[in-house]
Formats: sequence, C-alpha cells, structure tokens
Amino acid sequence: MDAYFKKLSQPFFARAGVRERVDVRIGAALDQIKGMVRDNEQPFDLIFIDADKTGYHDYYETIIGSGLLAKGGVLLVDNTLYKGLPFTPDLDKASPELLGRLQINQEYGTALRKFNQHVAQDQRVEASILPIRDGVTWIVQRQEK
Ligand SMILES: C[S@@+](CC[C@H](N)C(=O)[O-])C[C@H]1O[C@@H](n2cnc3c(N)ncnc32)[C@H](O)[C@@H]1O
Repeated sequence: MDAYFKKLSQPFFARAGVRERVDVRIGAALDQIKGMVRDNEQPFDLIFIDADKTGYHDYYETIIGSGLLAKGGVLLVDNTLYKGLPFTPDLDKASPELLGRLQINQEYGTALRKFNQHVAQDQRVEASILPIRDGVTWIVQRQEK
C-alpha cells in the first residue's frame, strides 16, 4: 500500500486494540505478494484484493496455488462488477467523453472482464461474484483429493 496509509492507519488500529497484530507493508503489491510467497510466509485465512484493477490477474496468479491462501481460506476481490463495464458489450466503442464524465476507467473495465472470465474458467477454484455495491468475488481453492 501507499506509504502515507501506514501513518494514517496507526491510530485506528490502536483504537481497535489491534495495533500489535497488524503488519503494514509499504510497496508495490505484486512485489509484496511475491516476497511473501518466496519467504514461505504463514498462510492467510483471508486475502482481500482492492488495488489497481489492471494488476488483478497477476495478484491472483501469484496467490492461487502458491500456498499463501490457507486451506479453506477465502480470496475476496473487490470491484469485479466495476460499474457494469465488464459485462457491457462494445465497451471499446464507448465515447471517451462519456466515460470521462462518468469517471469510468475503460482500461479497468477491460481488465476486469478478462479477469472475471479467467477466474470463471479456472478449475483450481470455485468462485461467485456477489452483487454487493461494485461487486465482490468470493474465491475458494478446490482441495486436492
Ligand atoms: C480503492 S483503494 C482501496 C484501499 C482499501 N482497500 C480501502 O478500502 O480503504 C486502492 C488502494 O490500492 C493502492 N494501490 C493501487 N495500486 C497499487 C499497487 N500496484 N501496489 C500497492 N498499492 C496499490 C492505492 O494507492 C489505494 O490506496
């Protein structure tokens, strides 16, 4: 995450009584995730992805099958309905002026469409998009038999 969030978040973690238990890491998310995998860190019961939408595919591919998600753990991915864009036909023909006025990032829409398709056909996981606000995908890894 961004460096300034570390300072910003500390008083809130303290008020919640979890300051000693929260480990804030600064840096590019993909580097951080790869570092955790490389260092064989303890698996997480819950991982939440909510950064740059164009990076989701790489975050997902680095996490799934790496051992970073605990057995029975859940991977949540935010914004997977992204204002409806991943499911909007002819997205590439939309007027840039209109998209700008609606504060819609077309690149994110395209990336999320590909990401959703990728997850839907991935036999390693079971996944559902929950239609909560901007869409949250709930992903669990299938256990090897
Ligand atoms: C939509 S905000 C969500 C933050 C948090 N989940 C929340 O709800 O408050 C996305 C955050 O991801 C950070 N971010 C975007 N791309 C990133 C990257 N490649 N590496 C690390 N952080 C990134 C942004 O700086 C921003 O703080």
